[in-house]
Parts: sequence; C-alpha cells; structure tokens
Amino acid sequence: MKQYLDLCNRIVNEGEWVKNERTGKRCLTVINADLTYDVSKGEFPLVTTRKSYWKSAIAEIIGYLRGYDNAADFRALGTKTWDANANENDVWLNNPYRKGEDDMGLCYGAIGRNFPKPDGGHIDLLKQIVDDLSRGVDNRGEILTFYHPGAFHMACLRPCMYSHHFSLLGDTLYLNSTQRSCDVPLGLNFNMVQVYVLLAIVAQITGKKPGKAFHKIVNAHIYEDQLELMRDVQLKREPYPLPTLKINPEIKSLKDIETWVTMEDFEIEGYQFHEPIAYPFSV
Ligand SMILES: Nc1nc(=O)c2c([nH]1)NC[C@@H]1CN(c3ccc(C(=O)N[C@@H](CCC(=O)O)C(=O)O)cc3)CN21
Ligand SMILES: O=c1ccn([C@H]2C[C@H](O)[C@@H](COP(=O)(O)O)O2)c(=O)[nH]1
Repeated sequence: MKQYLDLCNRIVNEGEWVKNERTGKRCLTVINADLTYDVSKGEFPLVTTRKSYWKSAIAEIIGYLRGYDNAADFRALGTKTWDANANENDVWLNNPYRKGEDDMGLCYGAIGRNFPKPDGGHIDLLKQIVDDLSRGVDNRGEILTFYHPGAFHMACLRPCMYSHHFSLLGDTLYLNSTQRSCDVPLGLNFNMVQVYVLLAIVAQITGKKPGKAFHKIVNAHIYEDQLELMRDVQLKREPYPLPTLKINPEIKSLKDIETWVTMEDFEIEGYQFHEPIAYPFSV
C-alpha cells in the first residue's frame, strides 16, 4: 500500500502535464515506477484508502488467461470494466474489424493464447509456459506477451500490462510484469491485484512455490478530472493493514482455469477499507 501511495504522491508533487490525444484529456505524468509484491509472504497489494473492487480485477485477469475477446464474457465472469472500451469509443465503433456489440477485437488473451506466427499458424504462449514450468523448465524466455503491433488496428485498445515473464530459481517461481501505460487511480488498483494473482495461480497450477512479483510501470498518470479526488480525498486518508487472499486449492491446472473457475474460488480475509471514491473513467 505504501508503494502505491508513494507513487500517487510522486505524481501529484513531481508529475508533468501531458496532453493525451486519444482521450482528449491532460494527464499528470511521471515515467518509470517499480513495485514489488512478496507473494511468498502473502502481501496482497489491495488498496485500502478507498473501497477496491478486487473481484472485478481478478475476473479481468482470468478472462485474459482464457483468451476472451468480448466484454459480455467478462461480464459473465464478474466485471463490467470492458463495456466502455468495447461499446462507447467512436474510433472503435467505426472500425471495420469490430465484430459487433461487445467485441474488443484482437487484444490481450486473444493474442497471447493464439499468437500469430509469420510462417503461418498460431502459438498458445500460456500453455507452452505452463507446460515448461510444470516440468521444472525455465528457458529464460517464458514470456506471456499480449503485445502485437501488427494487430493494434484490429483492437479496441492496445494492451497496457502487456508482458508477463516467469522465472524459476529451484522450485520458486518469480514474475516480472511490464505495463506501458497506467491510469493510477483506476487501473493500478486492478493491475497490482492482477500481478499478484497471476504469480500465485500459475505457481499453484505448476506445483511451484510463489516468490516475488516485480511490476514495472513506464507511463504512470492521473487524468486531469481525477486529480482533485486523489490529492484532496484519497491521499489524506491513513491506510489500513493489508488483507490476505485465499485461492481455492482445488484449482490445479490450466484446464481448471479455462473451464470451471469462478470468482467464488477467491476469498479475501481482513479487508478494512475507507469509503468508496468514484473516479471518472476516460474511454
Ligand atoms: N482510462 C482507462 N483506465 C483503465 O484503467 C482502463 C481503461 N481505460 N481501459 C481498459 C481497462 C479497463 N479497466 C478498468 C475499467 C473500469 C474501472 C472502473 O470503473 N473501476 C471502478 C469500479 C469497478 C467496479 O465496480 O467493478 C473502481 O472504482 O475501481 C477499472 C478498470 C482498466 N483499464
Ligand atoms: O490494465 C489496464 C488497462 C488500461 N489502463 C489505462 C492506462 C491508460 O490510461 C488507458 C489506456 O490508454 P492508452 O492511450 O492506450 O495508453 O487505460 C490501465 O491503467 N490498466
């Protein structure tokens, strides 16, 4: 929680204003932040200085792992967070590749689970990684990437947290996740949870011990219409101790994640939080 608040304070105190063409808004911006979550110690990085919708965040990452490309599938899993990007952005609504209501196009898991090969065919990057790690193999390139510049024109948004690199030291699994663009009041709440859960759940299904997750953010910003709430409300609050996350131990394989896992398989203990804050969202 301190890492999150330090980043928020750094943006408020040292950020520079940058005009963003896609949203038409100005963002107070800093470049480069490194957050670390010790999953071995159960340090679940949930924001406590406002109510955080952690089930929504977990639903997003499970949807990415399943290769979802449709906001309706994300809703069925428990999050409405892709509705606006799929259905309310004019540039995407007028894109000839959009396949209709709720389509998100070729992004996130739709790329990572089905990565196009220049010589034809596709690769399921996640399955390859899970198979390698389960056999104790780390080929120093166990990278789940959602980043395919050749597909950007076929998606509603480019992936923000676009690369997850897994590493083994003995039987301990590590994760380095990289994020190119970060909406700190809204997106980062979710992204911290997602990096933690990704390491915890991949360790669980590959039979490894989770170690640390390292979360690199390049462009970290606060939109102009979020600044007052962050500076004058959220940053005035004292954080509570971190809660702990329990993942159903019956989840044992990638197939389990693909077929029966729901948000009921995740529980949180000891979550104390301040009043909700409704931050404006930029589509
Ligand atoms: N501007 C922007 N920021 C983001 O964080 C973001 C995008 N766009 N587009 C793609 C995804 C969608 N994500 C989202 C979308 C909405 C919320 C949001 O509205 N959160 C509210 C309510 C969440 C709920 O009720 O489930 C929050 O208070 O956290 C969060 C992350 C993260 N991403
Ligand atoms: O997981 C996510 C997804 C998106 N975001 C934020 C970061 C930016 O504010 C927007 C994306 O806009 P771009 O113009 O494509 O950078 O969404 C996030 O923080 N986390």
